[in-house]
Order: sequence, then structure tokens, then C-alpha cells
Amino acid sequence: MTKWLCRKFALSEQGAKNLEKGIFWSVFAYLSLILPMGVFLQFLFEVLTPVLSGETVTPPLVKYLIICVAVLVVMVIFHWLQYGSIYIPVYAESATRRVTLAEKLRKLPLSFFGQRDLSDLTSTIMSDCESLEHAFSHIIPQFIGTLVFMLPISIGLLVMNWKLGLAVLWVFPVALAIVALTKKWQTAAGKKQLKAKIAVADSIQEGLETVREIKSYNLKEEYLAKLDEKLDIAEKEQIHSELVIDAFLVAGQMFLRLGLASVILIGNGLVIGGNVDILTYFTFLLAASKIYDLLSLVLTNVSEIYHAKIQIDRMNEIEEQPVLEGASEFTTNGYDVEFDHVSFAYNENEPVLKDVSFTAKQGEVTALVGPSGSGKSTAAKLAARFWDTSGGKIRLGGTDISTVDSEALLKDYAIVFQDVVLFNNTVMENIRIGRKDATDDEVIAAATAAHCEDFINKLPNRYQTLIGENGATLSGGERQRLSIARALLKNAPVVLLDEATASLDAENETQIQQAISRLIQGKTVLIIAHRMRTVADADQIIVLDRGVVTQKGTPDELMKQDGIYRMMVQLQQNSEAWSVK
Ligand SMILES: Nc1ncnc2c1ncn2[C@@H]1O[C@H](COP(=O)(O)OP(=O)(O)OP(=O)(O)O)[C@@H](O)[C@H]1O
Repeated sequence: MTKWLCRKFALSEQGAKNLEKGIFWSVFAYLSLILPMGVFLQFLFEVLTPVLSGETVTPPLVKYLIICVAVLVVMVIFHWLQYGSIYIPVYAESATRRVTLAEKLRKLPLSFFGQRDLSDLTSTIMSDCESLEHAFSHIIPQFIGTLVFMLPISIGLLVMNWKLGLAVLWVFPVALAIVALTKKWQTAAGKKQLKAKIAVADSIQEGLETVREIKSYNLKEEYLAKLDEKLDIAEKEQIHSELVIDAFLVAGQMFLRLGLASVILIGNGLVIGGNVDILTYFTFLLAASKIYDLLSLVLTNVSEIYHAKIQIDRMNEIEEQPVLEGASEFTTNGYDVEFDHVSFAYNENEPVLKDVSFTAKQGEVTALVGPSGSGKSTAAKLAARFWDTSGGKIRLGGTDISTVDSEALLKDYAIVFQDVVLFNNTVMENIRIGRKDATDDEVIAAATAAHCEDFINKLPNRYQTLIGENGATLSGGERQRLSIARALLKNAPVVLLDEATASLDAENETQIQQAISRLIQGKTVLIIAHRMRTVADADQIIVLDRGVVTQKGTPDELMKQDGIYRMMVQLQQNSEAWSVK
């Protein structure tokens, strides 16, 4: 049962056990609802029966007062136990679910993020989890609790009088079938509505991220028109989904009310025929009105469970994604990075790297050079196991990196990519990401070596200044220097540099080059640089063209060959001589 609940509702083991407990106490909480009805009926029988047969009785009020208080206490206890076993654990489970999803996302290969957009994933972690809080606290335990509660009630009614019992109960299976058998339409409408809602969130996020481009290219009207269109679709889908769900739900609930008519019809006949006494008839009328309220709730719950299932499926989809498995402990023989007949494609049948072989040796600088889109960044990212290769192997110190847990592997890598990512935290903490246990002095030493001091000193609180989301308050060059400081602090044996000096002015570039020279001593360095003079001192140059290695050798050797490298060097020399008049 626990395992089934885990699978069915994307719950942790503890969450499933809590749900079982919640269902258990819900059943008792619902069963306790019968007590007032029972006391009332008992009172009627005890007092009315003798009155109807002409006797005079004094109602035992004290006895019933005590019973009523006892019933109230029992009901409060069961509802309190139900509350404690459902609501508090549900919020704890929701927190666990969010952390589990985030953990899972952390372990997924980057290819997954290419297929799902950010707002879709944010919506799964935030709104889907929130909706499930409601489903697990207000819907599922009550649904199962009510069904279990209905069992003794139904048996009791059938035993009391099977004809009247059937008159009360026959409508429920039919009403349930109306709601249950229309699952396909309800789910389809719910999915469409969710998709339209995510498209709106996506569009708003895109608008916020590209606000500069929208303003500078005067795209406001166009952007707003598209957003308007998506909002219209979302509104339409919302109305459609509510109409579909409510149409079936209301049909089921209306059908349920037919039961009351059948009790009256059959009850009247039985009372007139003298087959049932008036009190029994009255009991059934009372039971029917109470039961139909609960059953009506069951029908609503069924629809809500269908809706929750859409969100659960979205979570399960993430949970079931294969992660990049690997050993968290591994040994290497040195830190050479070897590409052995590597091929790779982001999308099937669109190869980006084809049969790439080279070795970036420890203590040497290996430069990846080639035209835009030739696969340089892809090769660098594969070296850090951001993705797994489609063919061939990449080895670090002789160990196949596809057998190593990517987080464990990355401990040996310091990476400076073009797109620097900074966090909305202080300068100090942004650099300390390089090595979490680094002291303040070590952070400052790394920042000094990366030539960050001059701009940090100008910030209002120096190292304690908050730098805004993704370093919004810093220039491109400053952001890049911070990321170099991080890499210096990490002091890892393998260094990946992707256009590390792209946003620096000439003076800064020289200083950074000196810092980088210190950083890379004795390390395996894989550098991607578009500017040929950045790699003129490299030990080895690998030239990539459309995913294929076309040249390999020292800069001097390649300059002697009539190939892409020499052509790129010459083109850049010409462009450096070019100036705007
Ligand atoms: N995440 C991705 N999903 C799908 N295709 C991608 C992805 N990243 C890159 N590509 C494609 O792979 C090819 C190689 O890209 P890559 O960024 O590795 O080239 P590059 O040589 O580093 O280019 P540049 O010098 O312009 O940065 C390009 O055609 C690019 O469009």
C-alpha cells in the first residue's frame, strides 16, 4: 500500500505513511459524524414511539445532555487527530517534495533542460507542489475516508430496510460513473489549461529577461500583442476546462438528488401499504439528505483528483528522468584530458562533434580554435560531463568520465565560461563559491590576483556589497574578473576557459593574462579563444571545423600549414589594423 501510494501520488515513503495515517483518522472522523444522527434517532425512538402509542413520557434530558457532550468530545478528538495527521505532515511533505525535485534537477543532464523551459520547471516546483498540498490535505484523505464511511452506513440502511436502502443508494454508482467515465475529457481540458497558463508565465519571464532588447528594438507593441494572445488563450482554456469539469460534475450531482425523490416515492408507498413505520421512513429521509451531501463531495473530489493527477504526472516525469550516474569516489593517474573518437549530437541526426580525438596534457595549455559553431564550447562542456558523449570516450587521467558522478568530477575542474553566472549575494560570497571553506583572506587574495580590487574598492560596502540578480550592477568585464577570481580560489587541477578575456579592455586583459598564467601552472588547461593572439603561446592547438578536427599542432607548426588557423590569424591581424575613420 505504501509503495503504491508513493508511486501513484509521487510521495516520499514518509509522505505515503502519513497519508495512510491521515486516511485512517479521516475514516474515524467521518464515522464520528454518524453519532449525532444516531443520538437524535435514538431520542426520537425513545420519546416519540411511546407518545405515538398514547403514553405520557418525561424525556430523559440529563441523560441526553451527557450523551451529547460525550459525542462532542469524541468528535473533537477524532477531528483533532485527523487534523494533526493530515495538515502538518502535508506541508512537511510539500517541502520534501520541492527539495527532492530540486535535487533531482541538479543531477539531470543538461539535455533535459533543453527540452523543458524554465517557467515550466518553476511551475512544477512551485504551483504544482502547492496544488498538491491542497489535494493531499483537503481531497484525497477525505475522499477515501468518505468511501470507507459509506460502507457501514450502506450496510446499516440495507439491513434496516433493503427496499428503502436501495432507493437511497442506487443513484451513487450511476452518478460516480458519470464523473469517473469522463476522466479522459476532464484530464485533456485540464492539461490544455495548464499548458496555456505556463505559456503565459513563459512569455512574462521572457519579457523580463529581454526587456533591454524589447526597448532598444522598439518591440514593445509586438511583445504585448503576443502576450495578449497568450492571455486570451489561457482565459479560453480556463473557461473551457471549468465548463467541461463542472458540466460532468453537476450532471452527477443532479443525478444524486434523484435519490431523494426515489426514497420519497418508495417510502410513501411502503408507509401507505403499512410495510414501514413512519419513524423508519423519517430515518431514511434524514440519512438520505446527509449522505447526498457527502457523496456530492466525493464526486467533487474525484474531479479534483483527476486534476491533481495531471500535476503528479508532471512530477513523476521529472522523477523518472535518467540521471547521470557515476561513482562518487574515483582515482586518476594524473589529469590529462583525453578525447578518444568522441562524437556528440544535441538532437538526433544533427551531429555537432564527429570522431574528435586529442589529448589536453597536464601542465600544458591546449587551445580549441575554429569558426563560430564549430563545436568548441560543446567539446569543453563534454570534458566536464555536462552531457555524455554519443560515441567514443573522454578520460580524465585514464578514467572514463562517464563512470564518474558529475558533481564529484567537477571538484577537479575550475571553469570560466562566456556566460558568467553570479548570485544575488555579496561580492565575497560570490567569489567564495569557488571554494566554500576559503577564508576571507583567501577570497581577497584571489580577487586581487584576478584584478578585481580596483572595482571592488569603489563599491559602497566593498566585499560586502550585494551585486543584484546575476551581478546586474556590474559591468561585463567586472563579472568576468569575478568569475576568474572564483576559478583562482578553487585551484582545481583542470581549468576550462571559454573566451575568458572577451569582455576586458587591453590593460585589464594583460593583467588577467598574467593572473591566468599563474592559475594554469602545472594544470591541464583547455582554452577556447576567438582571438588568435590569446592562444599564440599555447602548447597545442586543436582546430575544429563543423565538428571535425582539421588541424592539430603547435602555433608555429600550424602557421606553416595552409589551413583554418593561419587564415584566422591573418584575418584577425587585418581586422586589428582596421579602424573607424
Ligand atoms: N544546447 C544546445 N542545444 C542544441 N544545439 C546546440 C546547443 N548548444 C550549441 N548547439 C549547437 O551546436 C553547434 C556547436 O555549438 P558550440 O557552441 O559548441 O560552437 P562554438 O564553436 O563554441 O561556437 P562559438 O564560437 O560561436 O561560441 C552549433 O550549431 C550550435 O547551434
